[in-house]
Amino acid sequence: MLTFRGFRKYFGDNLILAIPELTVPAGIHWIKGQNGSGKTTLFRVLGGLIPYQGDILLNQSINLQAQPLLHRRHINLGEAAPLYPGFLTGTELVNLFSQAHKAPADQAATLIKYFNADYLHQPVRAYSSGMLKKLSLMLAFIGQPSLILLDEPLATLDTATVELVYNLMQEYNSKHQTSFLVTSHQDSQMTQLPLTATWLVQNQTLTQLSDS
Ligand SMILES: Nc1ncnc2c1ncn2[C@@H]1O[C@H](COP(=O)(O)OP(=O)(O)OP(=O)(O)O)[C@@H](O)[C@H]1O
Repeated sequence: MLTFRGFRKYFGDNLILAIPELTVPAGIHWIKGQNGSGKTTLFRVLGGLIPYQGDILLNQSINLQAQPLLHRRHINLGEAAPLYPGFLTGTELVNLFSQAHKAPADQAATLIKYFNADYLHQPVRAYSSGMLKKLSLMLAFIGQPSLILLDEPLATLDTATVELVYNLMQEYNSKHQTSFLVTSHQDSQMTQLPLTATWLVQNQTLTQLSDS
């Protein structure tokens, strides 16, 4: 699903990540790592937010850096600490993302109902951290992505919403073959997912810890 070749990410002169040659297969993957190890940096690279050196291919065909339009259509990122302009409403953001990702007609309404998000008419500046996280998760599921990156999706969510997120991940994975990379420090909650493999970001690289 994802192929890394000669990948390197620096901030200034500081090497944060180096993955010479690695393939991550399709499926649901847990990315572990200590604070500051480089998980968010990896997700921001894969989400197309920051530049890098080397090649990353999706499904052996889409070169993420060379084909930015295809990249954005196929990979969605749910950030750990999402920042949206405070004056926009959740509804406006959902509509914007639906257009940008060419989402099926009834998808946004279905997601809003599924997450019981009856607050989206309010501007984002009025949201609690959990409301904001729920909005960012809805946005991550919009469109028909091949890969969804969820950076700390469980932080600040109540138990019922965690259950909704897990069920939706499994539905997308089985119905649409959507793959997931998920970071989380909440070990007991993550092991409830049908994981394909667990990975560790450590010593500036990504290595596989186990498969299911
Ligand atoms: N914009 C930036 N400029 C310079 N250095 C950065 C920047 N963003 C991250 N870093 C550095 O990159 C390293 C990895 O940070 P990153 O946020 O990816 O870690 P993380 O694994 O997601 O940590 P956490 O579990 O605490 O969220 C850290 O040393 C951090 O200081």
